[in-house]
Amino acid sequence: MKYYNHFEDLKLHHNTVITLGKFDGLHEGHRNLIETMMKVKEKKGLRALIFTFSVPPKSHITGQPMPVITTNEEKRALFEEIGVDYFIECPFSDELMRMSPREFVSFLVNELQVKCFVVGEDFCFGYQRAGNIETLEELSKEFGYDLFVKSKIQHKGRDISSTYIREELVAGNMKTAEKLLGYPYFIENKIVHGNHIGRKMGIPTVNMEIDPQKVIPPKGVYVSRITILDDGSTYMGISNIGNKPTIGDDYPTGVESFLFDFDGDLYGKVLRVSLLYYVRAERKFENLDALKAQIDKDISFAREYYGNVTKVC
Ligand SMILES: Cc1cc2nc3c(=O)[nH]c(=O)nc-3n(C[C@H](O)[C@H](O)[C@H](O)COP(=O)(O)O)c2cc1C
Ligand SMILES: Nc1ncnc2c1ncn2[C@@H]1O[C@H](COP(=O)(O)OP(=O)(O)OP(=O)(O)O)[C@@H](O)[C@H]1O
Repeated sequence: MKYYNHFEDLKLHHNTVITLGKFDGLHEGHRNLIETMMKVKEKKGLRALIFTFSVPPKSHITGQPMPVITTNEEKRALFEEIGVDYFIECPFSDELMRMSPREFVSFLVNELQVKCFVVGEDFCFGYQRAGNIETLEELSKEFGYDLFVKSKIQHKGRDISSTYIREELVAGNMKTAEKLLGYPYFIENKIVHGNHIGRKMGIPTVNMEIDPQKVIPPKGVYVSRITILDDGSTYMGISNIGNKPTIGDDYPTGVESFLFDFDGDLYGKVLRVSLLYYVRAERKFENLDALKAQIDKDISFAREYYGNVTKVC
């Protein structure tokens, strides 16, 4: 997959089928659209092109960062897995923001060799989101491209969208979020050192910081699945999102996991912690013994949840 993160001098030399949007989370609706794009690619001998922005346009306009389901890096890796040919992650500049719908389409057709658009029925583009499906249809007569418009995939009568998924994640509804995403919500990062209290309690854990851009589900304990990205090995486990209030008052919010039936050194490794089920809220316990007794119960709960399967692959 070829990756571009600039707008100036952007030019492609092969004919393309394009789909555009924020693609936060790469959810089931996005995947439906991308499936169509990949079919068109094969049928018409085109290259598959994803056009997205490095910062959500709303964040650029309001200056407020918006929590994301997937960081740009995670999104790029997911598109690479799907087999997209070109991935353009454009900075959302004022020049781009002021382009009229016609100017934007002209840029796509003339510089990015777009021969076909695949978009959702509510797709909007151009200055102040003035362009819509009718505009794209109208402009296709002048610019000579094909247009596929997909109706939106729904769950329980509501369109699947990144906004919907962020709401479910913030509410701790991990099962619904998983259904909408098509995979469980995950947090990835490098392991950092903790206080080494866990090992003394007989529950050795790995600690990770959370990328400040990510949506953080409620603080508390989750049944989790942990993948060591270096070799792909995957373990069942239990994780806590929070600040360890029993231990101190000023720990930053992080994720801490206990991998079932794992013995080894994970410092410096990158983990993907998939959060499958919200068990309980994080609490301040009277002492370490009370905390340990509760964590033992959490572990029993999670083992039962898994039906005593521990290592996946
Ligand atoms: C499953 C699980 C549940 C936890 N629940 C809590 C909690 O409710 N309250 C709390 O203060 N710390 C909680 N912790 C964090 C512990 O305080 C932490 O594991 C312990 O202090 C060891 O941390 P260390 O790795 O920095 O040594 C939990 C950790 C795990 C793995
Ligand atoms: N449920 C869906 N079914 C089919 N296509 C979808 C669905 N949701 C979004 N799309 C299409 O995917 C493309 C990218 O969508 P985009 O990520 O910008 O919006 P979204 O997923 O609806 O999230 P948000 O809540 O941030 O608006 C657009 O063409 C959009 O119409």
